[in-house]
Amino acid sequence: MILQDTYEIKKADIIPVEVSVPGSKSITNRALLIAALANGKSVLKGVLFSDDSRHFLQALQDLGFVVEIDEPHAVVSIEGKGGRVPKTKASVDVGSAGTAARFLTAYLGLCEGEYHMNSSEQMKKRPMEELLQALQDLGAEVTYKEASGHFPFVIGNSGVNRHEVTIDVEKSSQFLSALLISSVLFQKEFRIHVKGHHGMAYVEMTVAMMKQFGVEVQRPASDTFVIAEHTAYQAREYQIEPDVSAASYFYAMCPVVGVPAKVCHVHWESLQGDTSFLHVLEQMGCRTEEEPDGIRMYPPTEGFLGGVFDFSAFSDQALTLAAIACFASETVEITGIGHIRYQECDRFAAILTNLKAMGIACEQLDENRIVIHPGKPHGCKIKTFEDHRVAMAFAIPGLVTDGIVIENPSCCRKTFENYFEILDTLCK
Ligand SMILES: O=C(O)C1=C[C@@H](OP(=O)(O)O)[C@@H](O)[C@H](O)C1
Ligand SMILES: C=C(OP(=O)(O)O)C(=O)O
Repeated sequence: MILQDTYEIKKADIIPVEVSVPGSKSITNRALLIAALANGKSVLKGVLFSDDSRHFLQALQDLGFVVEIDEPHAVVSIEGKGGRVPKTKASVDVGSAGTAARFLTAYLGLCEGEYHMNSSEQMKKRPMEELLQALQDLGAEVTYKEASGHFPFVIGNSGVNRHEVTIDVEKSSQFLSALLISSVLFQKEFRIHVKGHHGMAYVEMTVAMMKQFGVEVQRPASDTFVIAEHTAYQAREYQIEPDVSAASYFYAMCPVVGVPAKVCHVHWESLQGDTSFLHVLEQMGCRTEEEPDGIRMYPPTEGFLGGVFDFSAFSDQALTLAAIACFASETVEITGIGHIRYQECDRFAAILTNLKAMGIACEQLDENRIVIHPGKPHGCKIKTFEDHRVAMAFAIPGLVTDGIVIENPSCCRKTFENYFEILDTLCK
């Protein structure tokens, strides 16, 4: 991992990009919890090792689960306990991982015991209240140690008293995914009502993975999720897909540098909604070909086009498109991204700050929309606000622009520890 305080991006070598990326963060952290909730031993392959998944793994061990880790082969085996937490009193540190924060809180908030939930300073600022309220409605007791509605807190449940709950997903779909994953803990049929608007791609991933481990979710209405009584996850061997969010940075290089880009083992048939970002690049003029071992993207032949793009279902890539949008020949409008203010940083503000620092004209149109005008960026220091995606996305214009310097590049350890080392191999 690049550990220096700042990192100046080198110009790209004009050669085709072909890289491999680590396993999906979202699939890894779902699979870890589902395996712990299953009965018996699951073997997970293609596991991501990064800050987010390391915190998840450590948390499971701190809760008393037996976990065997083979990092060189990206394999993790877990002895699932059928929903039981081995320890009834434990401390857990979720770091900055939204998935660990939400998924483990829902699990422990439905279990009898006393669980001390800690996090990074960054995670203390992120939304938790909607999930904690739903868990309290289901009988959880929560004691806040600092600010109400935020990490750190103590949680446990001395008796789930209801089998129906409403969850507000406006700020994060992870609240709903968290309740769904742990819904197997209910002895009776469990019904979740959803309020608020949010892209549902990650919820679809949750439902699909629950099915892969043997649990069906019924959806009698678009805002209702039902899990039948006496459902249980089956332990299994499970292959995790490469991280399409991580792959997107390399595909974004294709129209900017003007070279083909392939990320190994990324396919259209995927659990990850971020594949939609590749379709956005296609709409902007790129062309893709699916090969047996991954998707290859070719740069536009008739100009890199602008347009209006709804990113509500794959909003982690809003930063990626924002960082490369100035290279398009027309304006680019990104919509459906109001909730990205509540992520690792206020991503809306991070986009505007860094584009302006590069000399690119951009405006916030309303609380959900941003517009970026064509322009030639100049060198500047990119403020990363301890957000891995700001660092990774804003490195891309540096491949064709002198003097783009990324502040605190090691923040990419959250999901992609060796991003800058891989980027280096593509530079002169
Ligand atoms: O469920 C998940 O794995 C994720 C859901 C999304 O968060 P929100 O639901 O908070 O938008 C996404 O931004 C995050 O990187 C991963
Ligand atoms: C928002 C993100 O992460 P999380 O919510 O899982 O911390 C992300 O990886 O872009």
